[in-house]
Amino acid sequence: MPKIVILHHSGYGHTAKVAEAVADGAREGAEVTVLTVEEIGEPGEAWAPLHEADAIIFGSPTYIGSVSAPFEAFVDAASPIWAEQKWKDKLAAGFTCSACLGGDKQSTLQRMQVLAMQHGMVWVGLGLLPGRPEHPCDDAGNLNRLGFFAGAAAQAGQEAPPEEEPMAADLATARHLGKRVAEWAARVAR
Ligand SMILES: Cc1cc2nc3c(=O)[nH]c(=O)nc-3n(C[C@H](O)[C@H](O)[C@H](O)COP(=O)(O)O)c2cc1C
Repeated sequence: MPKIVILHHSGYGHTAKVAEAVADGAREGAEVTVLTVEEIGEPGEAWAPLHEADAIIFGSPTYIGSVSAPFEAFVDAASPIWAEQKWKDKLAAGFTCSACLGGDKQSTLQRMQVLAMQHGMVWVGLGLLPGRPEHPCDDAGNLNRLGFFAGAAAQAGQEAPPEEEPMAADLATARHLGKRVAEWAARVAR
């Protein structure tokens, strides 16, 4: 079974909820480890699951139109790994959560894509047509209701408890991304 690490930051629990959904989807076809950037800190033993993974799925809230500062600190901390191209040819994917429907989530996903490209990784996009923004966001069948393509996007207000937002459509979209990365990891391993 391929190994997937979901590495994320979440300031208030909303992106963590999305990470759980990505993990649920990925577990359909992979051995999954969920880690936070705080848990791994600077490169060391805690980074072993990342080095051993077939795919790394990055997750961050969108803060002022990009990844959060703790996620960006991880990006900087990974520079020695970049120098060795240790993650070259691993699969990569990304997800984000922010308060607005758009809210510059695209910049966050692009930041993650640039990270993956600099590391020589192979990016797996969402692979979904856009859903229906006018349909209810608690409709789990309304995949990709926010219409992003580079990764899984979710919407959750800062004041909303993570148990309430993000809602079913976005969590289903996140599950789809996890499952898709697991499927591609299995294909690449063949
Ligand atoms: C410092 C800060 C900056 C934010 N910037 C944005 C933003 O640019 N766009 C947006 O839609 N939401 C923005 N938000 C809202 C968060 O993205 C949103 O509440 C998200 O669900 C938080 O995820 P988390 O609980 O995983 O930290 C911002 C929140 C904070 C605290």
